[in-house]
Amino acid sequence: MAPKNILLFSGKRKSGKDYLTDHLKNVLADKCEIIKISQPIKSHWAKEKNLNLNELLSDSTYKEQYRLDMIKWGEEMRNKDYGYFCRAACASAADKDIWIISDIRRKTDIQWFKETYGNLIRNIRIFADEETRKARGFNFQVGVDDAMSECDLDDFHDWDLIVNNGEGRHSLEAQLDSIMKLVNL
Ligand SMILES: Nc1ncnc2c1ncn2[C@@H]1O[C@H](COP(=O)(O)OP(=O)(O)OP(=O)(O)O)[C@@H](O)[C@H]1O
Repeated sequence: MAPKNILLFSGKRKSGKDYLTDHLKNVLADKCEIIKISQPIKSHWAKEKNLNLNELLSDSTYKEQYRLDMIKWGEEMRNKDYGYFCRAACASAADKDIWIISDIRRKTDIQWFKETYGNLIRNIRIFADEETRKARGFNFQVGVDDAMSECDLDDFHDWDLIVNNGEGRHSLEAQLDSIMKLVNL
């Protein structure tokens, strides 16, 4: 069964996507499920290479070792079918009222959700200034931070909500309240 709302979260590295979506999960508890569309790429790759999925998902040397190959394979699959990973992630998602997609990166990700779920979706951009992101460990990496996966949504403007999670941000409670206003429970 389709959920009541699907919250699509995007934001630059260290803007706080995991931080805010994890706290949102505490609020919504068993009404929600966090879904990562990068997960099907990783499980496929782990199976293919006979690797331990948990290690591949964590910041271990595996991730670095296979990052480029994984990115290349992901691009090939997406070029053939832009909804491939979105569809795979949703197919294995639990039957919950709210789905929280925490790693939206491309216009075509948003396009697929829009085409598939129409007005159930809410588009949320997490924003943090570069100083704050740097203080959280962000370091510009050529080939990563100038790549399509980081930049494709820079010129997207059709957000239902932009949450400031940098300098001058509101309290966590206020940030979560603004997100909860978008939810129909
Ligand atoms: N509002 C906040 N207050 C305190 N710490 C924060 C806040 N937002 C994020 N952080 C911290 O900053 C770090 C980076 O945040 P997080 O991992 O959520 O970013 P991200 O956008 O998911 O990054 P990436 O894309 O690199 O995975 C984490 O250690 C997180 O706990």
